[in-house]
Amino acid sequence: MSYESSPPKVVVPSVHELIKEKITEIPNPYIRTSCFDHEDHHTNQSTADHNIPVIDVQGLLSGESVLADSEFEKLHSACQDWGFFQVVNHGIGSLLIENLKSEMRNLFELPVEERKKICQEPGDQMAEGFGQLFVVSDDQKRDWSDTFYLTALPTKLRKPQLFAGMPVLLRESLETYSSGLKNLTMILLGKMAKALKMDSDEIEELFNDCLQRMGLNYYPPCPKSEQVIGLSPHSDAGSLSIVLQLNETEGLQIRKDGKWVTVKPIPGALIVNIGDMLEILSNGAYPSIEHRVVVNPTMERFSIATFHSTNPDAEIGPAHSLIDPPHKPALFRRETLKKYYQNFFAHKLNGKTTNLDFMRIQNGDPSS
Ligand SMILES: O=C(O)CCC(=O)C(=O)O
Ligand SMILES: [Fe+2]
Repeated sequence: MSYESSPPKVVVPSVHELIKEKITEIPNPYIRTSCFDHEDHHTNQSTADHNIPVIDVQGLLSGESVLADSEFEKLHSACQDWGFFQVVNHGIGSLLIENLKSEMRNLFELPVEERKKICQEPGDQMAEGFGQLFVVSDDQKRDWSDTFYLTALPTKLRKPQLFAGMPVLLRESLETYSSGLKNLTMILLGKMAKALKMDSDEIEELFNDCLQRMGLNYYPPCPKSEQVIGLSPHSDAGSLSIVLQLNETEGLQIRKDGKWVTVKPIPGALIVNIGDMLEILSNGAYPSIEHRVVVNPTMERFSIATFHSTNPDAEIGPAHSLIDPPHKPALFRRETLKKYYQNFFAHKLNGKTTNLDFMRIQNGDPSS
């Protein structure tokens, strides 16, 4: 892919550096009002919801048909009704997760000079390195978080200077983690295709060389946490996102039936959420889920979000095997992955609209 025609991006300072100055007032660019208005997360926050589905991946793959069938049914209804679930027995070892946890801290503690070498550069559409994504203007409100973004797969799209600049042990762990998550993603997508009665070859062909990006997120504590937001409400652009919460600090919330529901971390579990690309691919059957991150007044939070999109040169749109007009018309048009992402990165995060409105066919007119 090439991204030359991307709009310039604004590179914002690190929140981590900001709080080292022991601030008592929150700088204006971080203070939110509109985000929390009548849905203030302190007045409308649900307690952790224990009904969030949990899928046992070993069970899903088990030769024992009763267990496999029940996990398969659970997966299908989680995708239809929640767009969100946690997975256990997923094949990512606990030692690897422990290593990632300590190495993430080292990454965000890198000395300023080391950090500078692997910062985002203005104009880089994929905004890789340290920084915030989706800051498209100087006067835009900013999220209370620092992120390190990288493309992990396909390997030919990696930025060598980022891999060279990160702590060595982190690089090694991310390598193992990246291939483990690609496997898990292919397993889950394969089962979803089966549940949707999609041609499984179509999924295999679209994702066999998939684009995998990672966001390593650090949410510093904020003394006035009710004034800021860690990550603005959004749905993810890719197909499946897999989130690893590296400590016990709550923060991730999903919007379910109009309410924000806090996701309680299950130790060792991974969070899977459906992104806009899967809503498009499934022609609306598996809707993407809106989510956001709130910040804790005293405790920091770390997470790694891994996003899986189709192969970089693919065209996205509803699966051919799901479309059969006039009874089953396409709800979304087709577009190259490159143009889809150009649209995504050119907008600030704003709930669940950016990608789906760009792709939706209005009034049955495929050309609109
Ligand atoms: O930090 C999290 O739990 C979620 C991060 C997320 O939603 C994202 O990076 O898109
Ligand atoms: Fe997200």
